[in-house]
Amino acid sequence: MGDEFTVARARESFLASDRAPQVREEILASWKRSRFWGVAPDDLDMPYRPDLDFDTRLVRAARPVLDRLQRQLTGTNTSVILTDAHGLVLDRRVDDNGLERRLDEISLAPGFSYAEEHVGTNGIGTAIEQGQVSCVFGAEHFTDRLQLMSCAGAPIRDPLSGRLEGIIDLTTRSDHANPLMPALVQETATLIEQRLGEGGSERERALLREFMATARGGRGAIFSVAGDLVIVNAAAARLLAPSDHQLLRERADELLAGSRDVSEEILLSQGHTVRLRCRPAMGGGAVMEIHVVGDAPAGRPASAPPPGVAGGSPGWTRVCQIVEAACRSRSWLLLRGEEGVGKLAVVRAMHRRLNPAARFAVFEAADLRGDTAHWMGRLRSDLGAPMATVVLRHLDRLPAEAAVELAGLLEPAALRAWVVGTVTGPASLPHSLLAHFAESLVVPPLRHRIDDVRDIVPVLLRRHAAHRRLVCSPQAMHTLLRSPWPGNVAQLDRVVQAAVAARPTGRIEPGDLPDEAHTTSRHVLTPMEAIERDAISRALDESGGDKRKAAARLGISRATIYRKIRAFGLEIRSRA
Ligand SMILES: Nc1ncnc2c1ncn2[C@@H]1O[C@H](COP(=O)(O)OP(=O)(O)OP(=O)(O)O)[C@@H](O)[C@H]1O
Repeated sequence: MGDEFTVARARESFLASDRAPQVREEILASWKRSRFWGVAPDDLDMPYRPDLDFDTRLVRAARPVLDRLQRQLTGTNTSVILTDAHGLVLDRRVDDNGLERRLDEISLAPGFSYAEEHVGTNGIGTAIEQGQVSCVFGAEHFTDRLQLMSCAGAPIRDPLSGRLEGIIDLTTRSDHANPLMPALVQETATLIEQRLGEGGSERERALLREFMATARGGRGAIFSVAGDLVIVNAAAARLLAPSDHQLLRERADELLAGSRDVSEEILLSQGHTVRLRCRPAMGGGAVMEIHVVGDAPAGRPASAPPPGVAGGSPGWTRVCQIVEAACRSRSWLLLRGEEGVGKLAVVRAMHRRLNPAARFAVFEAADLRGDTAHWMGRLRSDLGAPMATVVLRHLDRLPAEAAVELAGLLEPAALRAWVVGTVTGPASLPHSLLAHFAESLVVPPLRHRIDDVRDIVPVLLRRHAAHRRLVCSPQAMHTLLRSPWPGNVAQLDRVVQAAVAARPTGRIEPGDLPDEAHTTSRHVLTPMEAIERDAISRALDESGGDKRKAAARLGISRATIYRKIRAFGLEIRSRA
């Protein structure tokens, strides 16, 4: 807690100029988010949900804990608030009339949302965003109307799945704030989590029963999952790489959204094609039987990404495997993908791993304007170099008049180089060029394999701060994981460089990240959610921002599109 006057001055300076050096880092990061959400500092305007379910599993687990805490806090002028994972108030305990009136005035009452995106910096919303205990004292609040209050909020997680279930918060007037509030709120969260866990162990037992029943009847691989708990038999343990677990969890979530038995074929990271039979398990999990229907293609090894390009997601692993197999067999490859996804990087890294002594040459198609003779001359020479790799970058930017000449150069059978083309935009290539590439592969955008951020950031830190001890804090990583990364790894690279400049050694905190890294969604999106968000965003663009038309285009209801727009922060993106 800083000196109240200093903090108030820092807030004024932030509101006027975005600079506030004399304030705690987590508060500065939260102010930046509040500004990004478009929260008005001089107003309080949050949604009210009268239809909220006030008898959830969380509320039932928390009730006896709150009863006891309320008794302990009698006479301390401190209120106890329970919210769901979105900051919607589910329960409020207060026995001082003055404080009760004050809470009503600021709508800190059941049914109202105290999410940061509506209210700005506060103990509840900021604890949700940071994923840890958050204390906000007086002037640290973003809005004027909360300046006289102090609060401490702690996340409550499901001990089985680790998922955020809600927030327990203590709120009081600033002159009654007690330094023990953070400790008390953390202890209360732990007690509620224990009670949630008692219900959870029944879930574990239910999943184990389902797994045993399936294992008795079948001979194949079995993968069962409920929240964070995974049970596999020996056959599944042999078949599945760690990166497949995430893929199967996502498939289970999606396949069981309609809560019925389903079956589909998927490709595992080791190259096996398998048929999944998936059915819901008692207690909310899923049991999958996995049957191999196609072996890993010969010559498609399942090695780790080559040095310099990190990422263990199924999508990225598959890209590395296919690029490696193509490089070994010298089969020409066309890589498609958004800007900055790593098309050039993966080819360069594979070349270095497999043919380090040979020539690696990159030809930028957009440079092929005016005098083409020099460009074509160099290309002709590199195409003849033994074991060389030649990358024809951004073929979609190739001037039309140069396409015929380039296609002619690629013709002779005597070429010795391995050729890879890259394409960034949607433009289609002339058939004369396309015909040269035996295989075409889409490199997924970073938001569709968001877990790769965890692996890529340390590589970028080593690249930009080679001889320094510099790590990324869990909070900063959490922020990075929630960004949609429209500019993909290239954008992440810029963000890491800015953070390295702000914090040359030690631990990078959220406040060290530039503003563009704070354009986050409310939680880390699964790859499926990211794909869904892209579809909605595209439909909105194509409908000129008209939500009704976009909903019709997607075949979903208006209520659903409004809910999704809000959940994915798409409105927020358009405000930025
Ligand atoms: N998996 C990765 N691990 C570490 N760095 C990566 C990874 N993927 C990409 N990069 C880095 O991100 C930046 C952009 O990658 P790259 O130039 O390969 O993208 P691209 O898909 O070819 O982009 P464009 O289509 O815009 O040309 C580079 O600095 C590259 O080194």
